Parts: sequence; structure tokens; C-alpha cells
Amino acid sequence: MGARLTPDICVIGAGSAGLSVAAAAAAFGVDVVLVEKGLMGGDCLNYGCVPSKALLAAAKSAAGEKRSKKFGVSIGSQSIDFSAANDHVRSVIAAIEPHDSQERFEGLGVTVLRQAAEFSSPELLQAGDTEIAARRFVIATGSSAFVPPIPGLDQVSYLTNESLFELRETPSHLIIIGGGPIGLEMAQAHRRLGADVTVVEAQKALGKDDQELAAIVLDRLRGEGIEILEGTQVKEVSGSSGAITVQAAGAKGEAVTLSGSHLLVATGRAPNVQGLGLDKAGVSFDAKGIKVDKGLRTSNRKIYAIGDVAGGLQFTHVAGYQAGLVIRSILFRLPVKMDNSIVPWVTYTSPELGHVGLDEQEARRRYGAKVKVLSADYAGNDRAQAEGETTGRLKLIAGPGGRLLGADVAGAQAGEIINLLSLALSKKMAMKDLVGFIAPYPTLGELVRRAAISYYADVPKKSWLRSVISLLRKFG
Ligand SMILES: Cc1cc2nc3c(=O)[nH]c(=O)nc-3n(C[C@H](O)[C@H](O)[C@H](O)COP(=O)(O)OP(=O)(O)OC[C@H]3O[C@@H](n4cnc5c(N)ncnc54)[C@H](O)[C@@H]3O)c2cc1C
Ligand SMILES: NC(=O)c1ccc[n+]([C@@H]2O[C@H](COP(=O)([O-])OP(=O)(O)OC[C@H]3O[C@@H](n4cnc5c(N)ncnc54)[C@H](O)[C@@H]3O)[C@@H](O)[C@H]2O)c1
Repeated sequence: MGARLTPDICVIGAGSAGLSVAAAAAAFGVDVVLVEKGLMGGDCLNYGCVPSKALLAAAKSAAGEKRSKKFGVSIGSQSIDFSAANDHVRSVIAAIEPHDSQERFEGLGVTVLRQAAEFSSPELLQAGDTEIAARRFVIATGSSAFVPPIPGLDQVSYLTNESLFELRETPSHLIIIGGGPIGLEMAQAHRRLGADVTVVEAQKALGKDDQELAAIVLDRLRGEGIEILEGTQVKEVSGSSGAITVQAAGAKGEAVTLSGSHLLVATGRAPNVQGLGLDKAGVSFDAKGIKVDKGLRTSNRKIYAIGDVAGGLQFTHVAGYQAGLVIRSILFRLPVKMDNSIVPWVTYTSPELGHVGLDEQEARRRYGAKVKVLSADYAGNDRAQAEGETTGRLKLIAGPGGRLLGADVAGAQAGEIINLLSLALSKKMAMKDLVGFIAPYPTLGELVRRAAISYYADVPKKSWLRSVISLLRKFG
């Protein structure tokens, strides 16, 4: 007979979402049980954000050596050791791991069970031979790579984000199915580390972003030698490890045959709902994930779902944001409401591509002619010139009264610029706020002021204002 635990909160999944809930609840002295069947830290630490950004950093370094000639610096012949780049990835994970570890959470007072969790009823969860009857449950079981039903795919050995970072040698030709953020970040990382790379995208690459700015990123990627086939449908995959063939239909219906050494599937995510006993718990879900209301409660009021498993926007910062909301709801019984309109995202290619708020189309649908799109090019920014990073553009979407509705940036450090604009958007700032502060010179952040100031471009031409100036002049 196993133990029976009756904590205040039971969290299922120790990824970005679950760890944030467990740490915050423990900080308030609340009794928490955390159940994790795999690695502590989940996708972000082990198979997602951390390894992908570490590999991109190695790749950026390789590209930087090539670029340095422009600055009059020659570093001699370049050699790339893919396994050393992979060691860098491992060392970054190892450096962050203690923060997410079982030991740290036990030290915070959390009971950690390394088991697969499954509901046996609307009130009870089974984890190994431990039964848990919590006041509230939080499901944070994340997502896994969605593998589309392409004929032959189940017969070849393909990579996903879970196996990609185990490669120790540069793939000679990496074919990637899917031109979203995973596909394109990994395309650039591997290209810069010496691989030939082809991306096959059924629709538009970076299709969730502003298309004018996405084109800036896609041009650079193509310029670096990455083949990106858009509007191309994969029909069949065959071959064996090291010699993979992809048959596809191109944008005009023409037959396309690709041969590569490795295949990465990056076609979106599927929620981790299997084996959780959701039917027994009375929790509704569909192919996108567990259905939640704006307060992140499932169809069983005792149970919340957050992070990737709840569908919606799938980012680590969203998982953290949602964790904060459920903590307020569970501990303080405050009404909470998920607000997707303030969620930023960034694709960490070079140049980076960032977004927050409404896109131009949605802004025009809501506010019509009151919308103004203001832009500033990196080429007009002194710091960008000094750094040789002149490719890029920032766009601000201003609504009625000059209120900031959204922003998109393609260019160096776009993620840092979007950071600032996310704050401005969540604080409901307007163009007057974005020009009413002093930006240090020379910084890329000055692009924000430059675009915002163009909102007032017509002001000096206003005749009443000119009359006021000439009147005032008469007073000496
Ligand atoms: C390659 C890649 C790059 C990414 N880059 C970024 C980025 O740069 N920025 C960003 O914001 N986001 C990025 N993401 C997305 C980000 O990783 C996810 O949004 C985030 O990890 C979701 O956190 P989560 O806690 O919901 O899920 P996860 O991190 O997946 O954690 C869920 C945990 O639940 C466990 N679990 C599942 N089922 C059970 C069960 N029945 N019992 C017990 N435990 C269970 C799993 O083992 C896992 O540890 C990236 C994703 C990928 C794949
Ligand atoms: N920098 C970041 O923040 C970052 C980086 C990587 C991943 N992520 C998160 O992970 C999620 C998953 O990333 P992703 O790139 O796998 O998903 P995605 O859904 O964003 O992109 C998948 C792409 O694959 C295409 N596709 C789907 N089926 C296809 C098929 N059969 N053939 C060809 N193309 C096909 C889609 O049209 C789409 O463009 C992202 O939505 C994001 O939330 C974030």
C-alpha cells in the first residue's frame, strides 16, 4: 500500500510552467507536491530554448569570424568543431540545471516525485504507488514535437528537438520539414556550423510574423546559403540514416526531390495529454490541448492547466506568466484573466525577429483609418552603422490618440528592443511616451524614438502652430 498525500497544490510537470508554480507556492509556505516523469526543467532546459540558443551562439561566433574582415580583422583560417559546439550546449544546460533541480526544489520545501502522473478520479492523482488528493491540481505537462502523417516518415530515422542536440558531427545535408521558429533557428545554426541546409515549408516561412519583416530574415538566411522552399508539400520520405530522400510538390505543383543526410521534423507541437487520465478527471481536451477558460481553469474547477499543454501561445515566458496567474487565483482567490495581447515573441535568428501586440492587419480591422504604421530602418541608426548591422527595420503600430497597439522588429538585438516595447504596451503607453524620454546615444533602442517621433511629422506644418510662434516672436 503506497502513501497518500494531501497537499494544498499538486503540480504535474517540472518544466517552465510547473517549476514556476511550485517555487512561488513554496515561497508562500504552501504545501506543494511536484510530479515529474522525465528530466527536471522540461523542454526549455533540456530540448528547447536553452540548447537551441546555445547552439545559435556557437553558430554566431562562426559567422562573426567570417564577418570580421569587414572591420580589418583577419583571424586566419577558420575551423569548426561541431562536437565542441555541442559541448558548449551541454555546458550551458549543466550551468542552468541546478536552478531547476530536484535538490533545489526539495530545499524550497517542495515534495518532488519522479513518477508519471495519472488521474484516477476528478479528485485523485496516482504517481507510482503514491495517491495524491490535493486541494488544487495544476497540469503543466508541456508538449512534444508534432509528427505529421507523411507517408514513409515512420520508416526513416528522423530527428526532432529531443534528439537534434545529441548530434556530435555536422550533418552534411540537413533537410528540415517546417519553416517556423524551430526550423529556421536550427537551419541557421547548422548552416553556420558547416552543414548544407534545406527547409521545406508547406505555407509561408515565419508565417506567424509580419511578412514584410519576416522577408528581411528570410533574405539573410537565403543569402547565407540556406535553401528555403515555401508552398512546398512533402509527399513522401524514404531512405535510411545518412541517405534520406524527400519527395515533394513545389509551389507550382512541380515535383521536387531532395536528398540529404539528416531529416529534422519541426512542424509544430502536440500537447502532452496521453496517459494523464483526463477523461477520469473530467478534464476536456482536443488536439490543440487542454481546454481552459481565461482564468486557466479546466472543465474540472479543481484543476488548472498552463504552459504548452493548454495550447495557445507556446513560449517559456507565457508559461511563467500563466504560473503567476494561477498562483494569484489559488493562493489569494483573486479573479485572473489571461491577456494574450501583451505577449511578445522573438525568433533568435540573425537578424532576430520580434513581435508584440496587434499586427497591422488586426489593428486596421479594429481601428480602421485611425491606425498609423511608423517605421525606422536600421541603416538610419548610428550604432547599427558602427556595428555593421544595417539590415533591419522597426515598425510601430499606433492607434487612436497615438496609443501603441503593436510593434515588430527585424534586426540585430530585436529581442532587446521588443523587451522595452512590451513594457510600453503593457503600460498602455502612447507615442508621446516613446518620444518623451532620453535614449542614450548611440543605441539601437533609439530606433523606437525615431519611429515614434514620425507620428508628429505633420505638427511643424500646422498653420495655427506657426501663427502662435510668430505671435510669440513679437513679444521679443
Ligand atoms: C527547439 C525549441 C526551442 C524553443 N525556444 C524557445 C525560446 O527561445 N523562447 C521561448 O519562450 N520558448 C521557446 N520554446 C518553447 C518552450 O520550450 C516551451 O514553451 C516551454 O518549455 C513550455 O513549458 P511547459 O512547462 O509548458 O512544458 P515542458 O517544458 O515541456 O515541461 C513539461 C514537463 O511535464 C512532464 N510530464 C509530461 N507528462 C507527464 C506526466 N504524465 N506525469 C509527470 N510529468 C509529466 C514532462 O516530462 C516535462 O518535463 C522552444 C521550444 C523548442 C522545442
Ligand atoms: N524563439 C522562440 O521563442 C521559439 C523557438 C522555437 C520554438 N518556439 C515555440 O515552439 C513552437 C513550435 O515551433 P515550430 O517551429 O515547430 O512550430 P510552428 O507551428 O511555429 O511552425 C511549424 C511550421 O511547419 C509548417 N508545417 C507544418 N506541417 C508541415 C508539413 N507537413 N510540411 C511542411 N511544412 C509543414 C507550418 O506551416 C509552420 O510554418 C513555436 O510555435 C513556439 O511557440 C519558440
